[in-house]
Amino acid sequence: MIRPTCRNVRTALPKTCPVHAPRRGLTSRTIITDNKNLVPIRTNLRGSSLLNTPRLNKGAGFTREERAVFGLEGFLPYDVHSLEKQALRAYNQLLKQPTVILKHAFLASLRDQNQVLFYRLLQDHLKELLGVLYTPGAAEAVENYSNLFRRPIGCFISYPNHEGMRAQLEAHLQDVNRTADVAYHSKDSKDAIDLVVVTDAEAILGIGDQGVGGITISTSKAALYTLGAGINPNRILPVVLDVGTDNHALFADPLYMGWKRTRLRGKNYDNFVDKFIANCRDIFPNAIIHFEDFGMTNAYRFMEKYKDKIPMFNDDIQGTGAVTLAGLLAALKVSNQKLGDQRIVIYGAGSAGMGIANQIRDGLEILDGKTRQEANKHFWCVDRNGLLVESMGNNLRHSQQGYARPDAEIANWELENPEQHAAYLMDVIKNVKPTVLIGTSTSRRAFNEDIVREMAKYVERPIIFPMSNPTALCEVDPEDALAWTDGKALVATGSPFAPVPLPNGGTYTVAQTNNALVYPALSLGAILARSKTISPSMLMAAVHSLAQLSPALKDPGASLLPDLSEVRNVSVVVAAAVCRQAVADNNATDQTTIDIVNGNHDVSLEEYIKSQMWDPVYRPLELVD
Ligand SMILES: NC(=O)c1ccc[n+]([C@@H]2O[C@H](COP(=O)([O-])OP(=O)(O)OC[C@H]3O[C@@H](n4cnc5c(N)ncnc54)[C@H](O)[C@@H]3O)[C@@H](O)[C@H]2O)c1
Ligand SMILES: O=C(O)C[C@H](O)C(=O)O
Ligand SMILES: [Mg+2]
Repeated sequence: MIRPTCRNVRTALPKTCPVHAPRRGLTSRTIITDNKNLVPIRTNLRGSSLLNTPRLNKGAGFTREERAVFGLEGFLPYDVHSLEKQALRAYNQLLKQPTVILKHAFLASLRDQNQVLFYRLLQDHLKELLGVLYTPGAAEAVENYSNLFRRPIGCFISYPNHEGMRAQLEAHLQDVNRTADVAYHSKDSKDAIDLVVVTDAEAILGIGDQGVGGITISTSKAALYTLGAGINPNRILPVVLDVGTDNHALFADPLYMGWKRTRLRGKNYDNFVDKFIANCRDIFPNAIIHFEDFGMTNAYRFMEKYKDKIPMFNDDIQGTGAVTLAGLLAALKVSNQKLGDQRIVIYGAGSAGMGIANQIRDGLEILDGKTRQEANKHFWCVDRNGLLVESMGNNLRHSQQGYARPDAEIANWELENPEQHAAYLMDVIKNVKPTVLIGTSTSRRAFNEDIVREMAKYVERPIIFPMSNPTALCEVDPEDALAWTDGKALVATGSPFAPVPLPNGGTYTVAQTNNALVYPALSLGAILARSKTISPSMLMAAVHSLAQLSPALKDPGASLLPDLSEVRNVSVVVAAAVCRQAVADNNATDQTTIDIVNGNHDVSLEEYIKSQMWDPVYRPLELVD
């Protein structure tokens, strides 16, 4: 509905009503409610240039009038087809692709031809196609990047070209501005990018260093932003920082397309990443920077360096922590337990594992009033060399240090292999009797029958979250975990799994505890608030709002978290919670959002959020000179 009485509400096309100038230091968004898809996109492209511009191309969907205005008649077969018909044709073509990797390649090429059709197809078949576009399909696509390459998507910042970095980023800005979309852009050409998704590809999913192929993780996450939170795909910049690779298979591949040098480390690496951040802040001053799949040490270092200064977050650390705590809170509701009573084992003390520990620890402090020291005592973190203990000293990474257990604790344990002088997973399970077991180890089937049965001996409803991606690296198949616990385990996984028939009848729907349930809304909320940082309280607001959407709260047999295919609806609620928190903390700088949150508008926050979400529909085009 259009609300002409509001100060910032725009009711007509931009020519007749320009965007209001923001107050000093504040941004101010335009609100276009249900007519937003009728606002034309202006372009000077015609003929084949228009057909070859994926963000404008409609293919057979160009109307007769558009074909006349844009000189398209001779370039297209006669009949005009609706978007629905085009999506049906595309779906039929996709079904003919025999493997996941070929389906992924088909989607990539569709994205390269017709952006609206790509998103429409995915939206129509989200449940079925998420596993192709995202995990697990993205893993294969990353690994095969150089062999399957057709056309580049995204931004490639390669170390040997570092002197030209600024010009390369500016070229992307110009590219976006060339087809400025007045429904979403303010007049400031620097306001064209909302979000930068960047990886250096050192730790892609659980498959390690993937060099330049890591661009596909940035582009897949970017697509999920659009599908999951309606962030305009043309306002997202997916980036790979190509700093070389230590992956020997890539070196040996003559078709490898990245920089064939061992990975850059030390000062030069740090300067390169810092220079990238500085350039992004300057060229895209409003953009949130999403860090993805950096190696653990770099991931933590850069998060610590920037998180209190700029709007950035690390998805593997913070996004994963948030979705896991939401899933855990839902599981505890089902089992009627308190967070403060849990004994939590984290298996795989890397980026994700320690990010999860940090978020749960914040939960223990905030929800249970524990001190940091008390909260830390709830965790037992096991990595390759066994349980983290204090005597590991300098061998512990900075992020692991607070969680190391005193050596005296295990002095009296009867170890399975005493000659190894360390406690491994089975030792920890036997002695700690954990209530929660989380897997972020990339160690396939590490939660074997002995481990799961041992855990279930001491706990009525063991909470088991094997989070490693892709599917093949999952620590335990939900079917097995449920069979070994007589259907009592509360299980959630990082990659999608089919529902599991239970021994006593019925089925168990396995929640996907994937950060994709959180990061799209987290960024959407932060973008709309134009928040100065992404604060711990904004993350906690996301956790609470997601946990409250758990289907298991109404039906204890249902999934612990909403289905990922529901992410768009979930995102409205979670983004609203994030916006409210940003405003409450004085962290928001967007006047429109501040006004709406403070009730000084007659548009509700949720309605406003929906109005800002990009839809995969054909918008009118307007020819300009
Ligand atoms: N579900 C999600 O949303 C989500 C989010 C982020 C990461 N992940 C998954 O978590 C896994 C880890 O990712 P990461 O970014 O933390 O990687 P990482 O490399 O930072 O951490 C992995 C950790 O596991 C340890 N490890 C490896 N083998 C082990 C073994 N046999 N026993 C114990 N520890 C072992 C490593 O030493 C390392 O500390 C990946 O599979 C990734 O896909 C899932
Ligand atoms: O990419 C995903 O599926 C989730 C996560 O960021 C991961 O690295 O596994
Ligand atoms: Mg990741």
